[in-house]
Amino acid sequence: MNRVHVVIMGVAGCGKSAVGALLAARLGVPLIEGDDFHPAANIEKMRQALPLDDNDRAGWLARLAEELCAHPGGAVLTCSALKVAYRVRLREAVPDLKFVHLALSQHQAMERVASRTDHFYPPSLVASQFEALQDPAGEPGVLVVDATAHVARLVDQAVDWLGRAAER
Ligand SMILES: Nc1ncnc2c1ncn2[C@@H]1O[C@H](COP(=O)(O)OP(=O)(O)OP(=O)(O)O)[C@@H](O)[C@H]1O
Ligand SMILES: O=C(O)[C@H](O)[C@@H](O)[C@H](O)[C@H](O)CO
Repeated sequence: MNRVHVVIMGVAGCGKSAVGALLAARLGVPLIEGDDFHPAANIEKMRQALPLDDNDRAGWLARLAEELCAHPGGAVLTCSALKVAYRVRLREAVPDLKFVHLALSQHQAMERVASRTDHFYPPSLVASQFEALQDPAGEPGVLVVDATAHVARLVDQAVDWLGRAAER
């Protein structure tokens, strides 16, 4: 599958990194890890248990849009992309951009984030992710999957869906 650009999106702990890495390998395209492009001030803010706001995310999204454009052969991007406006911003860079939403409950996200010991993101911020989340279901180029399925199964679902979309 050539030139596929797909964002693995969702709240903290939904599995973006785990699914994104395997999907990129399956598709043979680079992985752009969205968290690596947050300015240091954003990471510090989250570390201090303060939620990011639209201003904090604006420069980051612009940076991610640039990064997508820098990979014309296709890429998998992990990015929370919680709000409609954020997804619109990324679609400006790649008009046919696809999004796979790893959907899970707040309780499940909390359990996963709380059980991680090697990550900067504090469990106390999980509720704010759900407050910010605007469900992408129904937007063009969006697949919603159950993030509690096995990672391999989620990757299979994404690959099948992307393959069908490429045939159209
Ligand atoms: N499908 C899955 N089933 C069970 N556990 C999973 C699944 N996907 C991810 N996990 C586990 O859940 C935790 C969160 O996953 P991961 O770090 O990939 O999420 P994330 O969305 O990238 O989170 P963040 O955005 O906060 O970095 C990890 O401990 C990971 O091993
Ligand atoms: O938009 C945001 O609030 C952030 O991107 C967060 O979602 C975190 O960075 C991420 O989930 C932790 O890895």
